[in-house]
Amino acid sequence: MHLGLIGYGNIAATLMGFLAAPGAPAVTRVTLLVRPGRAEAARAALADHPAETSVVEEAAALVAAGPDLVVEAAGHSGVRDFVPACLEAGRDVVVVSVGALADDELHARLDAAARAGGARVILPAGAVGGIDLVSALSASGEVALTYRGTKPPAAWAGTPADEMLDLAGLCEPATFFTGSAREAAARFPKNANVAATLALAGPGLDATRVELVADPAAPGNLHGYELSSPAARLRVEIENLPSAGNAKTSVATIYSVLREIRNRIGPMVI
Ligand SMILES: NC(=O)C1=CN([C@@H]2O[C@H](COP(=O)(O)OP(=O)(O)OC[C@H]3O[C@@H](n4cnc5c(N)ncnc54)[C@H](O)[C@@H]3O)[C@@H](O)[C@H]2O)C=CC1
Ligand SMILES: O=C([O-])CC(=O)C(=O)O
Repeated sequence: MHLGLIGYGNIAATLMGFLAAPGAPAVTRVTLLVRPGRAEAARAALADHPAETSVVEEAAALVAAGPDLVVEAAGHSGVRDFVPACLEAGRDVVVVSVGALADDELHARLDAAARAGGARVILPAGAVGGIDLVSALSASGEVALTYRGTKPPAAWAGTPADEMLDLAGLCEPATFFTGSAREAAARFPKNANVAATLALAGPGLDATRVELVADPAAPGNLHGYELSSPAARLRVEIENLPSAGNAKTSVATIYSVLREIRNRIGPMVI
């Protein structure tokens, strides 16, 4: 497979490591799109990678390279800047920064671009699980979903939580946000993609209730949710290991992207 990759931060670099490991899905070529001025550093970092790699700085160059699948791992602005062009050119895109779809205008733009190009936007489960059942149950009638995201204080650094709490001095759990998944995704773009994923699979961005918590005793990034529907009730608690390169991002997210790649290559999809 020829993989296109947008952004070269924690997720992309770790993913490239996974793809270099024995038994990894057969990705033989990678075209990486980075922001202007960052290509040299990315080329140096990937010099010894077993796949054939090239680094570009424009969406047109990524599209022209002809990847079989593109993975966006560049945050909301990466979705806005580059994903529509890939879709219009007929490339399926795994959008990791799912919270970007909380912007209705961008959501509609991606939808139109995918239809125009005959391509698909693939929203991975990311750091959360059970999305298959949440999505299936959304057809069963009225669905209610409440999500709580709890992380150690350091994972909330650089977010609005910084202004609401003394993160460094926190001695007990503090709930600093209660609202809709749409508002959470807009205010916490690097921390509320899980909330957006659950909402898009389930009752929608405005109906999904979200609580965000900083907890100095949290053993990792915790994702908990409760769903009730006419067909089933569900209670899920996930304790995720934060990535070494970005405490806001759980390692499970990167395995989830690897799964999307594996499912595109192998004879069976699971
Ligand atoms: N769906 C999910 O469950 C999860 C989604 N995410 C999303 O994935 C994104 C990436 O996560 P990490 O790799 O951990 O973050 P990171 O901050 O380590 O890496 C992001 C990279 O993208 C680059 N970038 C930013 N804007 C760009 C643009 N317009 N064009 C090209 N590159 C750009 C940055 O320079 C950086 O290298 C997060 O911002 C978050 O939105 C993260 C965790 C879970
Ligand atoms: O939802 C997000 O943006 C990221 C997250 O919580 C995680 O990776 O655990």
